[in-house]
Amino acid sequence: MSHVTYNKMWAEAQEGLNNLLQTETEDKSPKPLKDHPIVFQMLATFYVKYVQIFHNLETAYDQIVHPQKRLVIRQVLEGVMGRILELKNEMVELENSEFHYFDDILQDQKLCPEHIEIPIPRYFIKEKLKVLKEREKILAQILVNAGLQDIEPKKHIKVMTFEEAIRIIQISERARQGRLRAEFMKQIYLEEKRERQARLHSGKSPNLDASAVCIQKVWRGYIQMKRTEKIREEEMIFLGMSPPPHFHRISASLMQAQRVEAMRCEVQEKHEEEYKKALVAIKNRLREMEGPDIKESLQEQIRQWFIECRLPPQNQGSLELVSVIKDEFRHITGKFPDYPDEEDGGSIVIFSQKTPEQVAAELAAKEEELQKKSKDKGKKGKKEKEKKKKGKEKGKEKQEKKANEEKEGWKMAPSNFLPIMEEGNNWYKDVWQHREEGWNFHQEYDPELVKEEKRKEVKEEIRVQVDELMRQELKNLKLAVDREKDKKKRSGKKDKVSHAGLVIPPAQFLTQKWGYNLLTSRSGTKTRTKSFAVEDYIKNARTIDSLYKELVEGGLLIKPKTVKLSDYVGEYSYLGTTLRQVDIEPMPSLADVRQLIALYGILPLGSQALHEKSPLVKALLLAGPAGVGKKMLVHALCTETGANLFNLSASNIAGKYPGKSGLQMLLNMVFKVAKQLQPSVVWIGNTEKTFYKKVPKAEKEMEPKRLKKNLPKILKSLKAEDRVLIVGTTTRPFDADLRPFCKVYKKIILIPRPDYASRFALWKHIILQNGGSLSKSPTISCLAKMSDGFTQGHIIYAAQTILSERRIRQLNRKPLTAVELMGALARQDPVYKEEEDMFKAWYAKTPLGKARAKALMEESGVQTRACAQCPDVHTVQRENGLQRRHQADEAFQRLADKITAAEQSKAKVYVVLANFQLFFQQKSITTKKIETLGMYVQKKSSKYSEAIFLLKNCQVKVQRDSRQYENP
Ligand SMILES: Nc1ncnc2c1ncn2[C@@H]1O[C@H](COP(=O)(O)OP(=O)(O)OP(=O)(O)O)[C@@H](O)[C@H]1O
Repeated sequence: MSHVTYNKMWAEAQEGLNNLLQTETEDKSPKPLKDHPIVFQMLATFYVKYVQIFHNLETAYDQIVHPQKRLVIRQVLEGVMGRILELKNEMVELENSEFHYFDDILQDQKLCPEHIEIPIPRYFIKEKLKVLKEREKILAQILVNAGLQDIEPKKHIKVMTFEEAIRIIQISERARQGRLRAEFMKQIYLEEKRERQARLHSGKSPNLDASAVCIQKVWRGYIQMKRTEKIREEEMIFLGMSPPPHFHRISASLMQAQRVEAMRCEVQEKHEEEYKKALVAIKNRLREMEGPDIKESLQEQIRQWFIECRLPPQNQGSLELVSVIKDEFRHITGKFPDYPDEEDGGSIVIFSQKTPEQVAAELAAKEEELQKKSKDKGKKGKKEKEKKKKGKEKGKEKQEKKANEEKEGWKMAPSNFLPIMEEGNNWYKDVWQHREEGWNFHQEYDPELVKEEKRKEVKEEIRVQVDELMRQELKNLKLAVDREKDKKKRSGKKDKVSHAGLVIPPAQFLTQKWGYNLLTSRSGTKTRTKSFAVEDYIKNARTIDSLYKELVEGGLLIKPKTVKLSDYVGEYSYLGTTLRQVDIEPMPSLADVRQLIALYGILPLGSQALHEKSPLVKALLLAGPAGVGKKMLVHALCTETGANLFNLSASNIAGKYPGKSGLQMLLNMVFKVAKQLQPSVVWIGNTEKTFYKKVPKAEKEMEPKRLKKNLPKILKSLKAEDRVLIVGTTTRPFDADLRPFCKVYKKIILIPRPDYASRFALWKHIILQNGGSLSKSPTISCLAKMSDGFTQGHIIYAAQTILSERRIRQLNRKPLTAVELMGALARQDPVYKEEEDMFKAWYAKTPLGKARAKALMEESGVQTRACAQCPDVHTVQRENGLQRRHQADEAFQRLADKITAAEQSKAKVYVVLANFQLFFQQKSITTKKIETLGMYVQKKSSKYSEAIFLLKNCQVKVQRDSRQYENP
């Protein structure tokens, strides 16, 4: 496409953005909105519109070759991306769900699901392609040196001796002659056979008519079959059931378009280079040509200011006051003025456009800050306590605020990205919207704009020099005219040097330079002296390169597979909104999962500005049955952002860096490299193991819970500027202790098994990818229907086992059938309903799941309350029953404890009671009965039979009671 097309695309995007910004600012009504569906509709409409603008801006940024236009687009693009993340966050908080469905909005605005796919900005990778390639090379080299990866096996060319070569030729020639002779012998044999048969039938002549009919029958049948096949194919194409033949060929215009796109990228690079050179050249030229004039006029103005101030009041009228000097600086006092300090901005203050109040307020604030700093040094301990108090209060306040908000209604949270977008939009309107560009056919940089920009810089530089000169001149003038001594300044200067803190203590310097954390002791408290720590550090001083190498060799830093997010096949669910409207929670589709990965992972990791200002996601959990593509998504995260991949799975760190200090060192290394070479993804596979409630015996040796205590600390240490994302994957989240698990993983993406539409797309994709052909393929819809319950991993395994090299060669003669593929699929275990229900039940217990359940219940008018003893949210009606159940559980526990403590001979009683306890745990029971029973067992425990009888008796009563609790 041409420059004009992309410029138009940009202009349209800007226009859309302008309208949207106007609506957003208008919609910032002070009145909170109470109707959730209306609020959600508004947010979702904004979201969809921003995503459309994002699409256009991304393409424009990728293809426009004008370097100065790209600067504006980049700013707006980042603003739009950030706003999308903010809106998503708002929707999550409003709906208490990670997944949102926009099918009704798509329908209203006549859009396709592709329009709300989140595009991955190509500049994430393009801008650091060289660095990434270099890093990839180093990684490969380290792996090869460590023997962890083979270099491509070279094809060995075996040198052959002359005799050997002759022998091979002889063998081939003799084989050829043998084959010829065999053919010849076969001919002779057939001839003889024919003659023998002719002799047998010598009396009868062949019936020519019958033979002709026979031949005609076969031939006509064959010809008709071919014709019918052709007609059927044509009909299918006509009906749109099969693609036309040219559909499988790569379109020439598409190839041309791709070539042009590549060419535009080259031109873009060239223009960028030229622009960078021009920035330096034009600045130098401006400095030479306009510098002296600027300097002179500045000096003139400042000098005039000196004179005005020095003038005796009675001579006020004799001088024309310099208009550029601010009024507050024109005190005609009869004295020379004090020159503004460098820190205050020098002469810029006297030319500044600020009001005097603003300048005074700024100065006062600065002074106050300095005073505060000196005071606060001694009160650090007190402050920390206060901080904690404040934190608690804040937490309370937040909760109250939330409750109030819920009562009052919803209000849009302040945005970090709206100002950025507005600034970019104004920049576009001021400079680019109506710019005449007839002269710039090649879309090179605009020198006039560069001059405007650089003139300001040159002026600023010269002003600093002029300040220096004028300060000296003023001093001389004061000495010469007023005979004033410069005492104050000298002492002031001394102070400033010490204040400036130029001498940084070495330990602090090292920490700043390397972020090395050894200044604090391993337990996290500052028990070591600083000098000791520094010595320690110097001993252990390591370059990032050596740490990188060690991590790669230890298998902790691994090479991510090249997988794009678009390779994660999955279709959009068209029923989301409809189902939610009838209070059925829809299963998210794979397209929704893809979208969340882009929003929570790829966009923030790819852009520093976005990561710093958008809602922060430090840890992400991907939970779902085996084979739904969790690992694939982790690799896609790295591929799309060029991130390093660290593997901290329990099985991978088992036995490495043993002990507490070893683990601390390992984490220090990993996160140091991750932060320095950001963006980085730290992957923890089977992350539920780190949070096991009880470690299984078989896994005890692996120490799966090693990271449990450290993870929250690590998360705390990750700041907004560190583009590091911890991604956990799990197939059994229900094995983990929920509270600490959800504390670490605040964002949870539950990945479901694929639905019909996704399976349909996946089968098609996989068959084609593995060399199968679709024209003669089995009915895909049949396969999609039959494979319900199986995950992507199962489907891929089935396709790969069936489509072997041999089978692919046979495809022309023997088309692929659904039965073959289903056979391979059926050999695997699908995801059973029970497992799926376990996932759903687990998710309902997570904070977001609970919040959603509560909100839904409240919406439907059922009053809910959080249970104090378990993580459930339940209705008020069930509260009494549940409380009694909890009491009973506790009583049982007490009873069981008492019996366990009893002598060994009472083991039988214990067994019975334990069994009984199990039964009670499943049912609701009365506490009183059990308490009495416990007492009885304790007193008369020698009579087991009596105890057992009593137990059974009690069982019947309890069964009756429990029914009562179940139906309150
Ligand atoms: N949506 C998808 N589109 C294409 N291929 C997919 C998709 N999802 C998964 N796959 C493929 O399925 C296979 C299994 O995926 P992966 O190993 O990532 O699953 P997993 O959920 O991590 O499994 P496990 O939990 O057993 O480790 C991989 O080959 C992956 O490329």
